[in-house]
Amino acid sequence: MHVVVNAAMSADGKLSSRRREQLAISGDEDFARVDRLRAKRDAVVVGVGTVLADDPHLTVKDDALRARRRDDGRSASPARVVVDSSGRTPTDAAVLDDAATTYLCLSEAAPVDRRLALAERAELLTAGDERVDLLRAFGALQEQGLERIMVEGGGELIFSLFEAGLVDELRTFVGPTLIGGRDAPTLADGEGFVAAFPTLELEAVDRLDDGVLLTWKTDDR
Ligand SMILES: NC(=O)C1=CN([C@@H]2O[C@H](COP(=O)(O)OP(=O)(O)OC[C@H]3O[C@@H](n4cnc5c(N)ncnc54)[C@H](OP(=O)(O)O)[C@@H]3O)[C@@H](O)[C@H]2O)C=CC1
Ligand SMILES: Nc1nc(O)c(N)c(N[C@@H]2O[C@H](COP(=O)(O)O)[C@@H](O)[C@H]2O)n1
Repeated sequence: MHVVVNAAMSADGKLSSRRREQLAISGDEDFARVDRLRAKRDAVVVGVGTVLADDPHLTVKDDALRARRRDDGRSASPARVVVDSSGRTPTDAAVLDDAATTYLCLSEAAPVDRRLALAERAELLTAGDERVDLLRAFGALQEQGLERIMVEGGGELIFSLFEAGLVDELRTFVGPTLIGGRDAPTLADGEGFVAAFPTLELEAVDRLDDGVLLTWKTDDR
């Protein structure tokens, strides 16, 4: 399995404002790059915080990219995956439409009524007691044939994936804006590391739109 985390952050490292509303930090060139990256992957993963904040669709937008995937015998868009311990994903969420297969990674704590409501629209995987056990969940995704994984956020999930040692590559678009706010989500939130910080190797620096795309490889995979 290969896991690439992709996100857009402000010049001060924020994914959004303290209101946690979806913000366009990327410009056209970066959104097009993200679409190409989605088109190459087997699955796009987000945390339920992102679903609740953004109601994303997580599909490939460009018709030519979708057609190329179909020509290769694949679905037009990769599978969508939501990491969601208790099944908080709304049943009318855009990720649950029929544009692509959707997997919900739940924990044992997800109530039966939520499972029943969501099972009509998604494939349910269970890993972990209270919170989703990411190592087990990603193992289950691999068993489904999902090898090339793209994670799009948010900051809570990205931190946990680094903590679990699951990240191979990190791509961050740094946009020309400053958001600020101690409660605004950052690229990696969670508890934060206090020792044994994951280290990264810088692979590429590319100017894009009015910002910069940084491509990092992780050292410990
Ligand atoms: N600029 C960008 O590129 C992006 C920006 N965003 C922004 O980020 C914000 C949302 O990010 P955030 O609030 O951090 O939410 P996340 O999308 O990271 O989801 C976090 C939630 O996932 C669930 N979860 C289950 N298991 C785990 C686990 N093992 N580790 C971590 N999380 C787990 C938890 O909810 P539970 O306990 O219920 O399971 C947790 O609260 C929004 O403002 C959105 O707009 C999001 C993506 C990209
Ligand atoms: N690459 C990137 N740049 C930004 O500026 C963003 N705000 C995001 N957000 C991510 O994209 C998801 C929306 O996807 P759809 O357009 O609905 O398919 C959003 O939920 C974030 O994960 N990404």
